[in-house]
Amino acid sequence: METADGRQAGAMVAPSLLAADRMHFGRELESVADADYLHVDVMDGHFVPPIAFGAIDVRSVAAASQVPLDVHLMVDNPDECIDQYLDTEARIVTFHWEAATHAHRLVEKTHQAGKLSGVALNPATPPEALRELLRWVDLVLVMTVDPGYGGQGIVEGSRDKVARTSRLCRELGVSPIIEVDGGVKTDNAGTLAAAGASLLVAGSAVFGREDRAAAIHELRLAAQEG
Ligand SMILES: O=C(CO)[C@@H](O)[C@H](O)COP(=O)(O)O
Ligand SMILES: [Co+2]
Repeated sequence: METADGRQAGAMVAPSLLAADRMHFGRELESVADADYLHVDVMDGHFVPPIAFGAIDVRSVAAASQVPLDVHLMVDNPDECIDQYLDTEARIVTFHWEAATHAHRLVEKTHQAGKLSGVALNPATPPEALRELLRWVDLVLVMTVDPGYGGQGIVEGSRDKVARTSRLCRELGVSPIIEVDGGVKTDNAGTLAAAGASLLVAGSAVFGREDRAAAIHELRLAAQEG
Protein backbone atom coordinates (compact mmCIF):
# COMPACT_ATOMS: atom_id res chain seq x y z
CA MET A 1 0.00 0.00 0.00
CA GLU A 2 1.32 3.48 -0.89
CA THR A 3 0.77 6.84 0.81
CA ALA A 4 -0.32 9.98 -1.11
CA ASP A 5 3.33 11.02 -1.59
CA GLY A 6 4.29 7.63 -3.04
CA ARG A 7 5.93 6.07 0.05
CA GLN A 8 5.22 2.50 1.15
CA ALA A 9 2.82 2.58 4.09
CA GLY A 10 3.87 0.81 7.28
CA ALA A 11 7.23 0.07 8.80
CA MET A 12 9.52 -2.74 9.92
CA VAL A 13 10.08 -3.40 13.61
CA ALA A 14 13.41 -4.05 15.35
CA PRO A 15 13.19 -5.02 19.03
CA SER A 16 16.15 -3.56 20.95
CA LEU A 17 17.96 -6.31 22.85
CA LEU A 18 19.06 -3.79 25.48
CA ALA A 19 15.64 -4.30 27.07
CA ALA A 20 15.82 -8.11 27.00
CA ASP A 21 16.37 -10.18 30.15
CA ARG A 22 20.06 -11.26 30.07
CA MET A 23 19.39 -14.11 32.46
CA HIS A 24 17.05 -15.72 29.91
CA PHE A 25 18.57 -14.45 26.72
CA GLY A 26 17.90 -17.51 24.53
CA ARG A 27 14.24 -17.46 25.44
CA GLU A 28 14.11 -13.71 24.84
CA LEU A 29 15.53 -14.17 21.32
CA GLU A 30 12.94 -16.86 20.55
CA SER A 31 10.15 -14.54 21.67
CA VAL A 32 11.02 -12.00 18.94
CA ALA A 33 11.67 -14.49 16.15
CA ASP A 34 9.17 -12.80 13.83
CA ALA A 35 10.77 -9.34 14.05
CA ASP A 36 12.17 -7.75 10.89
CA TYR A 37 15.54 -7.03 12.56
CA LEU A 38 17.08 -7.38 16.01
CA HIS A 39 18.61 -4.11 17.17
CA VAL A 40 21.91 -4.49 19.06
CA ASP A 41 23.12 -1.44 21.01
CA VAL A 42 26.90 -1.34 21.31
CA MET A 43 27.92 1.09 24.09
CA ASP A 44 31.55 1.82 24.99
CA GLY A 45 31.29 3.74 28.27
CA HIS A 46 32.69 6.87 26.53
CA PHE A 47 30.36 8.06 23.78
CA VAL A 48 27.61 7.06 26.21
CA PRO A 49 28.16 6.22 29.91
CA PRO A 50 27.00 2.57 29.94
CA ILE A 51 28.81 -0.41 28.45
CA ALA A 52 26.69 -2.88 26.52
CA PHE A 53 27.22 -5.56 23.87
CA GLY A 54 30.44 -6.13 21.97
CA ALA A 55 31.34 -7.96 18.78
CA ILE A 56 31.46 -11.27 20.68
CA ASP A 57 27.82 -10.75 21.73
CA VAL A 58 26.81 -9.85 18.18
CA ARG A 59 28.28 -13.17 17.02
CA SER A 60 26.45 -15.08 19.76
CA VAL A 61 23.13 -13.47 18.83
CA ALA A 62 23.74 -14.20 15.13
CA ALA A 63 24.37 -17.84 15.96
CA ALA A 64 21.20 -18.11 18.05
CA SER A 65 18.70 -16.25 15.83
CA GLN A 66 17.65 -16.23 12.18
CA VAL A 67 16.55 -12.59 12.38
CA PRO A 68 18.93 -10.16 10.63
CA LEU A 69 20.96 -7.96 12.98
CA ASP A 70 20.94 -4.19 13.08
CA VAL A 71 24.03 -3.04 15.00
CA HIS A 72 23.98 0.47 16.49
CA LEU A 73 27.50 1.60 17.41
CA MET A 74 27.36 4.15 20.24
CA VAL A 75 31.13 4.41 20.47
CA ASP A 76 33.74 7.13 20.31
CA ASN A 77 35.86 6.97 17.18
CA PRO A 78 34.11 4.13 15.32
CA ASP A 79 36.97 4.39 12.80
CA GLU A 80 39.07 2.43 15.31
CA CYS A 81 36.67 -0.40 16.09
CA ILE A 82 34.22 -0.83 13.20
CA ASP A 83 36.26 -3.70 11.69
CA GLN A 84 35.32 -6.00 14.60
CA TYR A 85 31.63 -5.48 13.79
CA LEU A 86 32.15 -5.79 10.04
CA ASP A 87 33.61 -9.19 10.83
CA THR A 88 30.28 -10.42 12.30
CA GLU A 89 27.05 -11.60 10.67
CA ALA A 90 25.37 -8.20 11.18
CA ARG A 91 23.21 -7.08 8.23
CA ILE A 92 23.31 -3.35 9.11
CA VAL A 93 26.16 -1.53 10.87
CA THR A 94 25.44 2.05 11.93
CA PHE A 95 27.93 4.56 13.33
CA HIS A 96 27.20 7.96 14.89
CA TRP A 97 27.89 11.02 12.76
CA GLU A 98 29.03 12.89 15.87
CA ALA A 99 31.70 10.28 16.67
CA ALA A 100 33.14 9.51 13.23
CA THR A 101 36.35 10.98 11.83
CA HIS A 102 36.20 9.65 8.24
CA ALA A 103 32.52 8.94 7.69
CA HIS A 104 32.83 8.20 3.98
CA ARG A 105 35.58 5.65 4.60
CA LEU A 106 33.37 3.93 7.19
CA VAL A 107 30.57 3.66 4.65
CA GLU A 108 32.96 2.25 2.02
CA LYS A 109 34.38 -0.33 4.41
CA THR A 110 30.89 -1.38 5.46
CA HIS A 111 29.88 -1.89 1.84
CA GLN A 112 33.09 -3.80 1.10
CA ALA A 113 32.13 -6.14 3.96
CA GLY A 114 28.79 -6.77 2.19
CA LYS A 115 26.66 -4.93 4.75
CA LEU A 116 24.23 -2.06 4.75
CA SER A 117 25.77 1.13 6.09
CA GLY A 118 23.87 3.39 8.47
CA VAL A 119 24.60 6.76 10.01
CA ALA A 120 22.96 7.86 13.27
CA LEU A 121 22.12 11.38 14.42
CA ASN A 122 21.76 12.50 18.03
CA PRO A 123 18.67 14.61 18.80
CA ALA A 124 20.73 17.83 18.65
CA THR A 125 22.29 17.10 15.23
CA PRO A 126 20.29 18.40 12.27
CA PRO A 127 19.62 16.14 9.26
CA GLU A 128 21.24 18.79 7.05
CA ALA A 129 24.63 17.68 8.47
CA LEU A 130 24.23 14.61 6.23
CA ARG A 131 23.80 16.50 2.96
CA GLU A 132 27.00 14.97 1.50
CA LEU A 133 26.87 11.55 3.13
CA LEU A 134 23.26 10.79 2.27
CA ARG A 135 24.03 9.76 -1.27
CA TRP A 136 26.22 6.89 -0.01
CA VAL A 137 24.44 5.49 3.05
CA ASP A 138 21.68 2.88 3.07
CA LEU A 139 20.10 4.00 6.33
CA VAL A 140 19.72 7.07 8.53
CA LEU A 141 19.04 6.40 12.20
CA VAL A 142 17.24 9.36 13.77
CA MET A 143 17.74 9.11 17.54
CA THR A 144 14.47 10.07 19.16
CA VAL A 145 16.07 10.06 22.63
CA ASP A 146 19.56 10.97 23.80
CA PRO A 147 21.54 7.76 23.39
CA GLY A 148 22.70 5.59 26.26
CA TYR A 149 19.56 4.26 27.93
CA GLY A 150 16.37 2.41 27.14
CA GLY A 151 12.97 3.34 28.52
CA GLN A 152 13.19 7.11 27.97
CA GLY A 153 10.41 9.35 26.65
CA ILE A 154 10.62 10.50 23.04
CA VAL A 155 12.29 13.92 22.50
CA GLU A 156 9.86 16.65 21.47
CA GLY A 157 10.15 17.57 17.80
CA SER A 158 11.19 14.06 16.72
CA ARG A 159 8.31 13.68 14.27
CA ASP A 160 9.31 16.94 12.61
CA LYS A 161 12.96 15.85 12.42
CA VAL A 162 11.98 12.62 10.68
CA ALA A 163 9.87 14.64 8.22
CA ARG A 164 12.84 16.99 7.54
CA THR A 165 15.14 13.99 7.01
CA SER A 166 12.63 12.50 4.62
CA ARG A 167 12.29 15.80 2.71
CA LEU A 168 16.05 16.18 2.42
CA CYS A 169 16.32 12.64 1.01
CA ARG A 170 13.64 13.42 -1.58
CA GLU A 171 15.39 16.65 -2.51
CA LEU A 172 18.65 14.74 -3.06
CA GLY A 173 16.90 11.91 -4.92
CA VAL A 174 17.93 9.20 -2.45
CA SER A 175 15.82 6.81 -0.43
CA PRO A 176 17.68 5.34 2.52
CA ILE A 177 15.81 3.44 5.22
CA ILE A 178 14.85 5.97 7.90
CA GLU A 179 15.09 4.33 11.31
CA VAL A 180 13.84 5.82 14.57
CA ASP A 181 15.25 4.74 17.91
CA GLY A 182 14.13 5.62 21.42
CA GLY A 183 10.75 5.91 23.10
CA VAL A 184 8.91 4.32 20.16
CA LYS A 185 5.47 3.01 21.21
CA THR A 186 2.17 2.18 19.55
CA ASP A 187 0.91 5.70 20.32
CA ASN A 188 3.69 7.43 18.31
CA ALA A 189 4.58 4.75 15.72
CA GLY A 190 1.87 6.00 13.36
CA THR A 191 3.02 9.62 13.27
CA LEU A 192 6.69 8.60 12.97
CA ALA A 193 5.88 6.26 10.06
CA ALA A 194 3.70 8.88 8.38
CA ALA A 195 6.64 11.32 8.65
CA GLY A 196 8.85 8.83 6.78
CA ALA A 197 10.24 6.33 9.31
CA SER A 198 10.38 2.84 7.82
CA LEU A 199 12.22 0.97 10.60
CA LEU A 200 11.05 1.32 14.20
CA VAL A 201 13.35 0.28 17.05
CA ALA A 202 11.40 -0.66 20.16
CA GLY A 203 12.99 -1.88 23.39
CA SER A 204 10.61 -1.41 26.30
CA ALA A 205 7.55 -1.41 24.01
CA VAL A 206 8.37 -5.01 23.04
CA PHE A 207 10.24 -6.57 25.98
CA GLY A 208 8.03 -4.78 28.50
CA ARG A 209 5.11 -6.86 27.21
CA GLU A 210 4.36 -10.48 28.05
CA ASP A 211 3.36 -11.26 24.45
CA ARG A 212 6.20 -10.03 22.23
CA ALA A 213 4.64 -11.23 18.96
CA ALA A 214 1.55 -9.16 19.76
CA ALA A 215 3.70 -6.14 20.64
CA ILE A 216 5.51 -6.36 17.28
CA HIS A 217 2.24 -6.88 15.42
CA GLU A 218 0.63 -3.87 17.13
CA LEU A 219 3.60 -1.64 16.31
CA ARG A 220 3.43 -2.67 12.63
CA LEU A 221 -0.31 -2.06 12.64
CA ALA A 222 0.05 1.37 14.29
CA ALA A 223 2.71 2.31 11.70
CA GLN A 224 0.40 1.25 8.88
CA GLU A 225 -2.54 3.20 10.23
CA GLY A 226 -0.41 6.34 10.75
O1 LIG B 1 20.01 3.08 21.30
C1 LIG B 1 19.21 3.05 22.22
C2 LIG B 1 19.43 3.80 23.48
O2 LIG B 1 20.64 4.45 23.41
C3 LIG B 1 17.96 2.31 21.98
O3 LIG B 1 18.08 1.34 20.98
C4 LIG B 1 17.16 1.80 23.16
O4 LIG B 1 17.55 0.49 23.51
C5 LIG B 1 15.69 1.84 22.84
O5 LIG B 1 14.92 1.46 23.94
P1 LIG B 1 13.43 2.02 24.18
O6 LIG B 1 13.54 3.54 24.26
O7 LIG B 1 12.61 1.58 23.00
O8 LIG B 1 13.02 1.40 25.47
CO1 LIG C 1 19.83 1.82 19.55
